[in-house]
Amino acid sequence: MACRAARPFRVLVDMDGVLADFEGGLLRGFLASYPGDPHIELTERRGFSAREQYRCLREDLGDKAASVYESPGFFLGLDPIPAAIEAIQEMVQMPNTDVFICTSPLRRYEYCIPEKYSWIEKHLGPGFVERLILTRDKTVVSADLLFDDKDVVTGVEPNPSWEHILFSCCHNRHLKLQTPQRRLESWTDDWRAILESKRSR
Ligand SMILES: O=c1ccn([C@@H]2O[C@H](COP(=O)(O)O)[C@@H](O)[C@H]2O)c(=O)[nH]1
Ligand SMILES: [Mg+2]
Repeated sequence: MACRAARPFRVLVDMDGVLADFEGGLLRGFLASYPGDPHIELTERRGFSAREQYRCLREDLGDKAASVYESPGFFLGLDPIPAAIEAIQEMVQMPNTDVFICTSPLRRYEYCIPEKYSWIEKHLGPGFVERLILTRDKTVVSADLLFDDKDVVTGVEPNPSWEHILFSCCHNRHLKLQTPQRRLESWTDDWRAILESKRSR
């Protein structure tokens, strides 16, 4: 029987909250667009959905928050998360390692999708655009690791092939993880050790 060569180690890296500072951009945009309204400081963010937390603060604020991230220029204007660009540039150079950026577009995708492509080209270069996977369901994408700030990543596949490493972000910092779930505090934390420990399993 023919043996299949082992494929390279495969890493998925989420975009919003992991490479691009969605939460910082949202707060900045909200303050600029709705200066007279109450807002949520990043230290007070809880739960993945900013829209939902704003809605709980006051009914009309959920749609106002959404109007910020649905506006043209929002996604392209996001700042990179500190040290993210350097980390992913280094990761992609690692031998026997395939790196993809795996991100979920908004349902209102008109500006979000082209701006996600443009953001990658702007910050990582045109070659990186080849590495972009856009999906509303990350569970069907096969890989060894997924770095993602969403605390629960679900979809149609009940047993995704990847291990989810929770990337720390203002909305998930307070969560206590269940063993054996792992967390990466920031891109200055030891992400290389996570790759190596998984690679050698
Ligand atoms: O309140 C929110 C916060 C984020 N979103 C959108 O969800 C996705 C998140 O993508 P990931 O790939 O999981 O990072 C992104 O399109 C955000 O804009 C949202 O809709 N509401
Ligand atoms: Mg994210």
